[in-house]
Amino acid sequence: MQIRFTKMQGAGNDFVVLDETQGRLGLTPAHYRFLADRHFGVGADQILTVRPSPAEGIDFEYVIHNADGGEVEQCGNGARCFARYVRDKGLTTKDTIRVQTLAGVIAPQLTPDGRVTVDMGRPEFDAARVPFDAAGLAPVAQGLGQKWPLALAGSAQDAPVMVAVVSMGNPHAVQLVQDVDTAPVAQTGPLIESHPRFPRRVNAGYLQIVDRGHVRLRVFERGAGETLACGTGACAAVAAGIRLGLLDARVDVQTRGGLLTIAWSGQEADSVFMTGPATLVFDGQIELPDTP
Ligand SMILES: N[C@H](CCC[C@H](N)C(=O)O)C(=O)O
Repeated sequence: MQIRFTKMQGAGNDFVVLDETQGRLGLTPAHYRFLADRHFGVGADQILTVRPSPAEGIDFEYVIHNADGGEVEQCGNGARCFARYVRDKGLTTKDTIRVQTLAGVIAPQLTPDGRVTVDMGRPEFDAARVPFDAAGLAPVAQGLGQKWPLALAGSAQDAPVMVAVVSMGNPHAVQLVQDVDTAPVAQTGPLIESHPRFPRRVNAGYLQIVDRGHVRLRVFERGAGETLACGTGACAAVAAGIRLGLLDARVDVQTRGGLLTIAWSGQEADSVFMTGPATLVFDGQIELPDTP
């Protein structure tokens, strides 16, 4: 089966975008893995699918699959690219688009400077709702936040890593590091991603605080490995940093793929807002193998 796709990227986090507004393609997890494959397919961190409005007051549905083929709740950089896609392809003329995801409704807004701002909803710090199994663990309180000791079996590090756990609709474990460039992302990222205390696995964030308004971040993503940027990871890291009393309400997040700006009041009922780039790279078509 031949399908059309659009390749996009937001701060270097890259996507294959599929249009199912005119009908379902009927793809399987194996097809998503094939499309994400950087040697045999197109190559992407995630596959984003555009579907028609599911309800009154909602403009589109937004479906996200990781490179490993698994469907996930949320993707921040993808949300910006989603908005850019539906505008550039003439699927809407709106500047602010209401989009249904597995994690709820988000509202990307296309701004005059070409960037996109997304209301990413409120952060969730309750361990059970991340979800994170905290049984038998004693958190260390800091500011209004907490850090949990996470023992990493098989890592060279003896001492457990201290992580803040946050959900932005998808789960994140954020640790503070002195220097993201020397952080053991490749070694400990996979151990955190599949740690048994995260029943749905987890995105592992490595946060270096430069000052109260500037941070550097690397993320080993659930189902994709380290990406050049992670939008929900930036939201989770800044929200955790604000709760720990380390950051102000508006933070520039320098990722390896580009700059994201995150704003949050610090009130749990308030949304986190993310602003960043969204770029259409090329349109293409590809023959999907019957049994990839
Ligand atoms: N790997 C993530 C999904 C993509 C998130 C990231 N690409 C973003 O921009 O938020 C997860 O499994 O929850």
